[in-house]
Amino acid sequence: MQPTYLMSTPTSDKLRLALQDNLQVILQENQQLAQKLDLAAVVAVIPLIQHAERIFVVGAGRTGLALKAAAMRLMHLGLTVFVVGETTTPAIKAGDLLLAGSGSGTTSSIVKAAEKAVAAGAQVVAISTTTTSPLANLATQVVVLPAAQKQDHGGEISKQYAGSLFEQGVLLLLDAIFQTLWGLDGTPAAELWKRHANLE
Ligand SMILES: O=C([C@H](O)CO)[C@H](O)[C@H](O)COP(=O)(O)O
Repeated sequence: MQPTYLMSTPTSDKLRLALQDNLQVILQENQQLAQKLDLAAVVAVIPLIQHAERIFVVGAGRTGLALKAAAMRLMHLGLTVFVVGETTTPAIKAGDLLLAGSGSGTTSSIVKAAEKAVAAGAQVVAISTTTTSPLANLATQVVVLPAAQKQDHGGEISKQYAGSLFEQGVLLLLDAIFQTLWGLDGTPAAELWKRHANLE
């Protein structure tokens, strides 16, 4: 049995309009999210990244994918970055920074990773939708993206499915942090590119 949305046959014009509308919704929601961002909290993250001996990133599902994308850019900048859960990721220790993303702030593997990082003496930066969560309680610095959580199905905060807006926001925020760090660093793009994976 096909889902009902596949049984009807909308014209390509209707599909084009629907796609345009949805792109507009996504772009507007991200624009509004950026305007609500507490930039002072983001500014506070910059020295934590700059002064960390090593940076570990962690996030589950799509949030984790956004963190992984950011890890590549931090690597391009010449920082030592590890993705939690990868086979070769070493132990975290004092002087390191855990960059943890979780819209809900309750995803158990992420909270556990933050607990272990704190116990090891590392600092934790949390990117989340709230300052009142088990993850936020463990963080040195919380950056709040006031987007919907993955189980906010009411559509009041975002028309997009589940935590999509948060996950997009994480990627945009971390790209903005990368651009800012790169601006401070000043290394030409061609030099950064020499660090890009040459076995891909
Ligand atoms: O993959 C996800 C899901 O599709 C929600 O939109 C989430 O990113 C994943 O479940 C992690 O959730 P949070 O820790 O609450 O970000």
